[in-house]
Amino acid sequence: MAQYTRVSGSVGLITLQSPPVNALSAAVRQGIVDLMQRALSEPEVKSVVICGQNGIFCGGADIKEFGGQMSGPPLIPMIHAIEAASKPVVAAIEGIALGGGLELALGCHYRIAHSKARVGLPEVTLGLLPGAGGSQRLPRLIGVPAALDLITTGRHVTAAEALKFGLVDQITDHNTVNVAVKFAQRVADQPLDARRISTHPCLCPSDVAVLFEEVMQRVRRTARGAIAPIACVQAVRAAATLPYNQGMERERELMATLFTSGQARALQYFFFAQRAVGRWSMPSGARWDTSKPRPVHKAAVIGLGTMGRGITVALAQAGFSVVAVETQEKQLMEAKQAISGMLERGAKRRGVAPALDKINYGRNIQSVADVDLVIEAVFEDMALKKKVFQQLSAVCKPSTFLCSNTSGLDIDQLACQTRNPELVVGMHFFAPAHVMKLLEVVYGPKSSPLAVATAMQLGKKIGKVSVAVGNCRGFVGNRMLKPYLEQALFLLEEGATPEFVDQVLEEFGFAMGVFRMSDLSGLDVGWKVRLADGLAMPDPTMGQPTRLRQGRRYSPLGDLLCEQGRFGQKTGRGWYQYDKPGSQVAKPDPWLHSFLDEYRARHALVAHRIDHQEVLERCLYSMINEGFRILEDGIAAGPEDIDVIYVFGYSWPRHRGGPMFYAATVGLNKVLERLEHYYQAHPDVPSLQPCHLLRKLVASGSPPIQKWREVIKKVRSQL
Ligand SMILES: CCCCCCC/C=C/C(=O)SCCNC(=O)CCNC(=O)[C@H](O)C(C)(C)COP(=O)(O)OP(=O)(O)OC[C@H]1O[C@@H](n2cnc3c(N)ncnc32)[C@H](O)[C@@H]1OP(=O)(O)O
Repeated sequence: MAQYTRVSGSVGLITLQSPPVNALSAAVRQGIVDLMQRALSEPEVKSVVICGQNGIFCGGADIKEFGGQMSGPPLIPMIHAIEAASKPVVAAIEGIALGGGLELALGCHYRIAHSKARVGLPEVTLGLLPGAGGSQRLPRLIGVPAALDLITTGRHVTAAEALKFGLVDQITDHNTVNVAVKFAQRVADQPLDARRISTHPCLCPSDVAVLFEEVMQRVRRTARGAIAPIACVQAVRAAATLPYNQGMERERELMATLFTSGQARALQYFFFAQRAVGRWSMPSGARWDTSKPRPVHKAAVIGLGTMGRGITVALAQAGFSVVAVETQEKQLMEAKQAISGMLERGAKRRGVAPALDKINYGRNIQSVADVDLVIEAVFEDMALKKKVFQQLSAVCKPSTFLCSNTSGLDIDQLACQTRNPELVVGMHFFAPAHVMKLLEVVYGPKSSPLAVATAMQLGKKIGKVSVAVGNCRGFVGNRMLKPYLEQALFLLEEGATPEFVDQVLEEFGFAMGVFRMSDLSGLDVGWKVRLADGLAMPDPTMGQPTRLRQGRRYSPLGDLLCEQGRFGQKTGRGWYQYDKPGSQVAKPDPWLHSFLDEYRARHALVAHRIDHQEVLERCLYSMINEGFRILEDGIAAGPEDIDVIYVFGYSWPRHRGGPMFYAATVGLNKVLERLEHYYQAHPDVPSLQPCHLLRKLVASGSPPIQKWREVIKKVRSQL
């Protein structure tokens, strides 16, 4: 797991060998310990270079080991031994030096990096802190402000930025190992005392106490309940205020708390979940590793409203030639201006030239005749989308992939409008489409593995986390949102206020509660869908009760607000009031409270006291129950798909792993028991009825989430 060679006569070269990222597994640590001893004991060897095989220095501690019993030599004494070595040790950093990998490099006496290398301490993103001395050495090397930035954000920095910080000693465009070996020869007889970072004083600005206070406040504000960023600040504060040994002791205490926390487990689960969604499969048996995508060079976007503009920007920024079509002249002019502005701002932020020349605008759908892939982004109206798909099928090359950016309409109905339904998939982007990371790639019954593979690859190329899901109303994300929204409305009917429900959800960690989120997205969006579905039309003459529709409980509260022209932020009124239309500062609205009182009186509803627990359980467990139904139906291949969708698309707090992981941490039997309780109290609400898969998992002894797929397979085969 690590190899030793003597090079240029006097340099001991230790090469980490643990594909794919040379993580510091027990075997690699053992290798480093043994080979360092060998290098130090060989009299011919005057200095040492540590590098990683295949152009990758080290991706850090082996995250897979965190779940089990740790064995092998521990990291901290290993790094101390390197730092204390009597011969100079040089880190040759190619590719990446992340987490424990950078901490290893910080224990070395010198660091040489390739100009394309990236370094960082991303432990915070895994619910940890740089617990192998990184929180104590980094501030001593680059100063407290820069160390706080890197450690609390976990961001990766380029070699050039690392050089500016003084984090590396030299960067090179040549073979890094060769340069490091020559460097090691040059410094072979240099004194080492000043090179041992742990002996340095910590570089603090004069107002360091104020700095820590400010950073702590910012971190608390943005952490949304995550504990690791706070512990990171505390660890750096220990470096700034305590001698090294005491700082290390504080680092150890903080790390021990984090290491065993549920948040670290959730974040580490999520790390692997993000990677698991790339290994997609379809119920037909088609899979990521047996389905080849076709290259896309030129794409088209049809419809330049908000979504179409964002998609165009995302494609152009990633280097695709785009034909952007909008049939309305005025809309087209506005869109051109908006898209150029978005591209220019994005380019300025990234320090590159704006990709304005990548886009050709047109009003005629004929102009997409030669593209490889089209993304339709017209208004969410099935009749309109069908028409567009018929036109596209007539105009485009027979091999063109036809994709719809629908947020929940039936992909199969669109596919049926075309000559080649196997080339039709959904590509559900999230607003703003050039910013949000999530893409649901939706396959219908006729979609080919080729089309899914191509859409998944396109998603990756434009920087999205793409999740392949089956075709059903609302797909995964919006289907699960429905019972969540429904419960929030029922809670208002029963006595809660929008402020209280939002407060509970925001304390849980959502960026925005359900009502603030609805005000932001616009209440009219859902209203139009409910109108089209015949739900939002109470017809007293037909004897249809206001609070019962299609045989189940229904809350018309959202419809009533829309009838008053209260569409949310854009009209300055919704579940909250705003200073003016477009303002984002939500304030409780006395009108809304009286409206709710009157509504309850009209329907003889007696408001009762609703507590935190009820809000959380009803909103979240009904959503989770739908998640189990989705798994049962084969719409998502596994719980990881759902969790990734919820974290990236719906601001589910990442440190809680996603809704399905959360259910596992709460305990499936508890989720089942509480759903049974609420369903008994509300038998006219089918979304509270525990689904078969949840019962089956509990009956199977609530296996760990990694084993759910086995139970899901059995349940599906029985259906
Ligand atoms: C009390 C105990 C004290 C312990 C002290 C601990 C102090 C140190 C802690 C740490 O070091 S925590 C780990 C810090 N490192 C990271 O967070 C890096 C994580 N990895 C990445 O960001 C990326 O993987 C990458 C390295 C930038 C590479 O990205 P790329 O897009 O090229 O490939 P991926 O698909 O992401 O990864 C490929 C493959 O490698 C697996 N992997 C990556 N890093 C690790 C790792 N550190 N440990 C184990 N496995 C890792 C990854 O899961 C992929 O495999 P599959 O999941 O697809 O099988």
